Amino acid sequence: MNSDGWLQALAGELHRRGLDPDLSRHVVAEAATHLRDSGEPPLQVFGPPATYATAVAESVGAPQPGGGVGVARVAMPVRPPHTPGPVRLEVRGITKRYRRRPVLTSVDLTVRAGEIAAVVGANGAGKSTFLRICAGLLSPDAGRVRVHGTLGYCPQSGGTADFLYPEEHFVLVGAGRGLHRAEARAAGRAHAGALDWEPAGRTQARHLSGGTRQKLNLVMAALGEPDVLLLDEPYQGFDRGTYLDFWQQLWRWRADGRAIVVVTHLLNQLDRVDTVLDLTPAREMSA
Ligand SMILES: Nc1ncnc2c1ncn2[C@@H]1O[C@H](COP(=O)(O)OP(=O)(O)OP(=O)(O)O)[C@@H](O)[C@H]1O
Repeated sequence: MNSDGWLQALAGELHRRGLDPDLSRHVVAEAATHLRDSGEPPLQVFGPPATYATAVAESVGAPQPGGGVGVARVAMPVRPPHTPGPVRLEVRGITKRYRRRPVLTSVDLTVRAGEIAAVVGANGAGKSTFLRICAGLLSPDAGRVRVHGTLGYCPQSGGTADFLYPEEHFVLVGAGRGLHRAEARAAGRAHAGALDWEPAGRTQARHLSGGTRQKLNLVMAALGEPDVLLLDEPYQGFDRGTYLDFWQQLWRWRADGRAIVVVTHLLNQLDRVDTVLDLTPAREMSA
């Protein structure tokens, strides 16, 4: 079965399972992009259309043939299988204290190309501190971080320049990553489009909504296609559609071979990642 035939069959199977038409189109488009970019045969990547459609429908809680009401929950289409590559981020024995108060104690993490690591833990557990250390913005008291390749970092907040337009951000950050103006603008627009954002307007960063400012931060982190992406709760302020787009984008980056570290409070996403680093202090876990 060729890709077109497989995609057509998938669309039919999703329809039969009562999947929301917009979501169906999205799933088919995602599969088409993956097949086009990878050049792999659909049966090998996704399996038979009916099997893949069942997995997607179960994942999003859609009604199945023969009845049954869908479960309303945020869920994502099942990702195609992937093979992790070489180690991109190595973190060993990171310890950090603020004044005398320990925040991180001997933290290790290894992330390979084609993997997503989720960093979880209660408020104040040290997630942002850990990411800032990985990004080289903060020094640890002990331990070391090795990044093999280029790095993009999306902070939890801040990171944008109030009086610049989004496209000026792309040009500025792109220049630091070796992109010419036109290339940076085009790359920025492409990444923004994946988050359902059209950044061409003349709105300064200070007048963007909080969610749109976070999209801008995320796009800046992704400019120049870095090997390692460090994302500190980048989806704050995203609406549900953008949030789904964001996870789709993460899986696309993973399929492209990026090593991704994402801070998240949303435990329902943890079965969608490859590694979970829980920074909850040991005393709280045993309490
Ligand atoms: N520069 C600093 N000086 C002193 N204490 C700090 C500093 N930065 C962070 N802290 C403290 O260190 C702890 C860890 O902070 P961090 O922001 O890394 O946690 P977090 O897990 O990202 O929190 P949240 O989930 O609320 O974003 C917190 O108690 C915080 O108040």
